[in-house]
Amino acid sequence: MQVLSLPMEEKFPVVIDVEKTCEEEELKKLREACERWGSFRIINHSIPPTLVADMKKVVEALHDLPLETKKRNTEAIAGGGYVGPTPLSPLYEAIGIYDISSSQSMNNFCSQLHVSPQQRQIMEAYGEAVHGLAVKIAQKMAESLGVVEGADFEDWLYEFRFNKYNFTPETIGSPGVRIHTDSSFLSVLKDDEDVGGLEVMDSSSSFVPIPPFPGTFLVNLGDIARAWSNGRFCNVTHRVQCKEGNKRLSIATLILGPKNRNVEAPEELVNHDHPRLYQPFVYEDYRNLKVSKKIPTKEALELFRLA
Ligand SMILES: O=C(O)CCC(=O)C(=O)O
Ligand SMILES: [Fe+2]
Repeated sequence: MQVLSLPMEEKFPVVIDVEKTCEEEELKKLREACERWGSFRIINHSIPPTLVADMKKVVEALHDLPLETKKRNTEAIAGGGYVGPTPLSPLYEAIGIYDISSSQSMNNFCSQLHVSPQQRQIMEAYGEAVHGLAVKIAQKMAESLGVVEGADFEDWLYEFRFNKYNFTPETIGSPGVRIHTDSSFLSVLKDDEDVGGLEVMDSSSSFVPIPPFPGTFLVNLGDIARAWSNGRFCNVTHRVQCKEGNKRLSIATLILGPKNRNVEAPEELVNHDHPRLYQPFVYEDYRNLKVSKKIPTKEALELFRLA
């Protein structure tokens, strides 16, 4: 397993050692990172570096396909398939697979983009490994709040987004992705190992850069983490800015929400001092609403606020 010497004392991003999350101290650190930032890096995550490198090559090759081919990547959910540049995010493109656990979804994607059997095998191996990691982290987050029973994220919907930023020396200072919160529960992000640009908002509404850190993943919490935790976890506001003139790639594996069930805070997190904050809702309805009302930020969740 990789051994990294890290500047652990630095305040941000918090670094969580996945292998230590069975220890009380690390679990407390995880909880604090989720409450304060909604974002943390993970080390000792057990995803083989060769698998990550192979996956990056697949993502690069898919993004190198002609635009006409990439546009065939369509999904029934808002923002699920190919997303091209927009006036607010002119350098950004994404390819996606919604509901990776469905073989129908994977079949469609592979035929739309002429994915080779070898590329498919790498995507499936990466998806399975990172999904296992994402579920483990979600369960540790639940445990950190004292929720053990019924916190099973194994069968929740999960999605791939392959992001590409067409940065050049001329675009330095331009936006990559506009300010938003993710609609998901959490995203395990393989951010670019060389090209920075991701920034997260701190409690004083200033943006803090997240420098690349090879060999690690970044975990970002989205709106569902806030709703599920009854307001305890922070859904991190973030953006990507062009800071240097090189193409940037990132691979997000997102745990979204329960399949065909409501997103709602477990009973352990609702009490006299913490009344239920959000009405139960279905993830897909929330995502469609966020897109149709054009509210990319955390304000979208307030539409479900009870009091
Ligand atoms: O590319 C990144 O580092 C962040 C991407 C992102 O914010 C997203 O996929 O929601
Ligand atoms: Fe995001």
